[in-house]
Amino acid sequence: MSDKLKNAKIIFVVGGPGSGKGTQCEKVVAKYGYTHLSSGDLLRAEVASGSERGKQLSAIMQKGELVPLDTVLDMIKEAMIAKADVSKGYLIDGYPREVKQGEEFEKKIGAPSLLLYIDAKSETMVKRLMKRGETSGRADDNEETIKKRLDLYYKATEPVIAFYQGRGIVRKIDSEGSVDDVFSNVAKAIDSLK
Ligand SMILES: Nc1ncnc2c1ncn2[C@@H]1O[C@H](COP(=O)(O)OP(=O)(O)OP(=O)(O)O)[C@@H](O)[C@H]1O
Ligand SMILES: Nc1ncnc2c1ncn2[C@H]1C[C@H](O)[C@@H](COP(=O)(O)O)O1
Ligand SMILES: [Mg+2]
Repeated sequence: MSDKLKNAKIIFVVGGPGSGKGTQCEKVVAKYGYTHLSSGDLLRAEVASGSERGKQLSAIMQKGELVPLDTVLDMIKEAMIAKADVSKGYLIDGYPREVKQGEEFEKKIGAPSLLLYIDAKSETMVKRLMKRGETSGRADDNEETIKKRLDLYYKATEPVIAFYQGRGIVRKIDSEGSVDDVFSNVAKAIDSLK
């Protein structure tokens, strides 16, 4: 465990592709001033840098697969440490994607106090992602990759929710409503931490 992060307030934000994780995290940042770290955003920044590692990551992400655990965990840890002196709490968006990622995070960084489970129907997620794909420029916002990302979510990531349900820290948020309606429930879950 890292000393700089030993008292950090950590919230995992988990949900299917296009469920609205990033959208809700932005609203949490605006209201609570927490630090938002999206594993996908960190990986896309590495791809955009043009590095050799970025090229390898890009190929994996275009196929809708998961990148190696150590790569993503190192990136998150580094980004958390960079904000440790000013952060009021961290929203870890898109991580853990599989139970093993949660276990390794806890060994190397610390334990989460809340897991926000952003839940939407698969039809809703596909619709939102196809719409986002019109302007996002994301190489994985296309029909074929969206299907693979969804399949992987149900197979690898849903067990993460069951794992943390056993600890009593999961708050399930219905993400079918408007952005503001969803946020009112996200805010209640965060307020319950205080
Ligand atoms: N409650 C909502 N109602 C309608 N549209 C929404 C809602 N929440 C998010 N969206 C839209 O759906 C799309 C996906 O949202 P967002 O990027 O927040 O999802 P995500 O869970 O972070 O996805 P990914 O896992 O692919 O990063 C965006 O275009 C966003 O504007
Ligand atoms: N936590 C992660 N582990 C492995 N791979 C990841 C993780 N977070 C993101 N990725 C890769 C694979 C995803 O399909 C893409 C996009 O992520 P997103 O959360 O949808 O922005 O990045
Ligand atoms: Mg996102």
